[in-house]
Amino acid sequence: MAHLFSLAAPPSPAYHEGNRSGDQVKFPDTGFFQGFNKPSRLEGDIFELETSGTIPKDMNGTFYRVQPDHRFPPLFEEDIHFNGDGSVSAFRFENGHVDFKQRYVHTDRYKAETKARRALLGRYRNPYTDNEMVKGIIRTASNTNVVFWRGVLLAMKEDGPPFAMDPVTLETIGRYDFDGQVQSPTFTAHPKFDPDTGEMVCYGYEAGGDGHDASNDIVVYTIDKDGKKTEECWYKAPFCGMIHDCAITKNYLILPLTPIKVNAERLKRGGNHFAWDPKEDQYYGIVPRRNGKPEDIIWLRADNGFHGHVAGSYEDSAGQIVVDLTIASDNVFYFFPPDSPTHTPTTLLQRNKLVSDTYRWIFNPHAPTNTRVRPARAFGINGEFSRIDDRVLTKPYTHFWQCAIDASKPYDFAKCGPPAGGLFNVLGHYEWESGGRDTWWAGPTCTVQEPVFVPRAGSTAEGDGYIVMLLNHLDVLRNDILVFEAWDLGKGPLAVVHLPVKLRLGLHGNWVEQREVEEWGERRKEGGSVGPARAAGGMLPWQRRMLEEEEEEGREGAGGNGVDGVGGN
Ligand SMILES: C=Cc1ccc(O)c(OC)c1
Ligand SMILES: [Fe+2]
Repeated sequence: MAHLFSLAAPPSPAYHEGNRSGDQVKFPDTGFFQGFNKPSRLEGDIFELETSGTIPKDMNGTFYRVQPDHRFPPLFEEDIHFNGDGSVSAFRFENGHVDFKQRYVHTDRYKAETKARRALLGRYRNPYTDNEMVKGIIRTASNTNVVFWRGVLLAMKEDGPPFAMDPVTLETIGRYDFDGQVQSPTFTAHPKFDPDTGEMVCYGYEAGGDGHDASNDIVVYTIDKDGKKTEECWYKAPFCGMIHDCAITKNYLILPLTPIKVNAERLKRGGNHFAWDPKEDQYYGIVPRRNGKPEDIIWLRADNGFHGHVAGSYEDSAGQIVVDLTIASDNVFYFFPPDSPTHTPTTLLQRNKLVSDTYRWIFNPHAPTNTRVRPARAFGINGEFSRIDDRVLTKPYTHFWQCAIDASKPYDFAKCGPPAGGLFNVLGHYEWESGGRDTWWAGPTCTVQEPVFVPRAGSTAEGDGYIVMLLNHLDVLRNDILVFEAWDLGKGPLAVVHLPVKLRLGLHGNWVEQREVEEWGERRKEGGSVGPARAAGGMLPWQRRMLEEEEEEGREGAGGNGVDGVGGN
């Protein structure tokens, strides 16, 4: 490899046989860490971003989104993007202007690794691969979604509890346990908000033990609009697989269980958290939203597939459950291959050839468990990251937007290399009722990130508003933020907000109106009607159990380990 510098001493390799070696701060030379995927690690503020076109003056709020962004070279050379530290971006729109702020979520992992100036946690969701110094630590990187809840931003990843941040400063408040009401080891990154009641419906899977032990336990919670937990029920899954997103209707919660499975023995051997099972069905767990009992869950099953994200969901006039989501034909997480020794690993290239259509399911909530089901309709598109006008969640709806793949369009491989994160080269707007499609192609050197809907001020019509979305310039390694008229993507963006830097491939984000932020700011201030949000104190139950077991065994080192450091290092 040619070097720009002639070094006095030859560089020491940062990895030896796949493991971190030496002290040189150098990221791996793999696809997950190079080119557009190079860690950015940026925290900062830019006041008054450059723009082209006209930003609608009635957009007054903040577009928050989160991205994984490894702070340190990972312990293992073949580490994956999903194991990166959560970094939250905020784009504050005001009167045609946009300001930018970005901060890491100060998780327990962030604090421990900052102290050590290096990675201490190992593989994705595998504590057996961690440095002894962080034994018993809450491992989550809070890198998957960021939602506004009662005056705080919750940064979430499904392997651990949420972390709360100040929505104005992006300072981390700390681990959030809803004032002691939520004690599960895991918590979804896709809570759902009932627009009629203001409730948050949420859950955790692999929730029975420490969150890394392949338990089949699922916990479902409802937190009401005043912050009080009103429902908690524990259910059993047919196997420990991923339940990444969910759907709600007025009366039900639907949990898509994807046949990518956890195995406790594999974890102990230092292997992957998940392995794809191409022979397993996809499942849908249905539970009542009110007064659920463990025995109430019914599981419907269908042919193998990989769930993407949910668009809308509701109960129709006949009381049937309608759920719309993307489903890929094969393993999207090619980095978690099947366990079978004869399996040849899927490459990124093969994964980019998967088709992911959007399906409509119509479920009978009274069907016997294990009933086989087939989708009622397929839209006939190929994409992911569907979003709707969240005001119509639980109601019949027609509009959704998603990142789409149009393989017939040219892609400049010479300038861009393989498309980081998938060839999402189109933003699409689709309508169930008319079958209508309106798309915008990002050009041969660009891909798009998740679109987020922004309601137009003063209008309550479904889908009347704007779409905000990050654009990836894969050739020049930079991002823009695009603003579209939600009902007219084809005419191109109304405005482009130019970032002078490259961000990372993010997962999810949400728009929060400035009015909301300000009203909650009043309630949450010292002496306000609600008061400041409080970080969780003490340990989670699994951490206490672990510490007690260690003490019983009289093991040394409890004083210096992660369990002891919990809550305030
Ligand atoms: C896209 C899904 C997804 C699922 C699990 C994850 O841990 C994740 O981390 C960023 C993302
Ligand atoms: Fe997601």
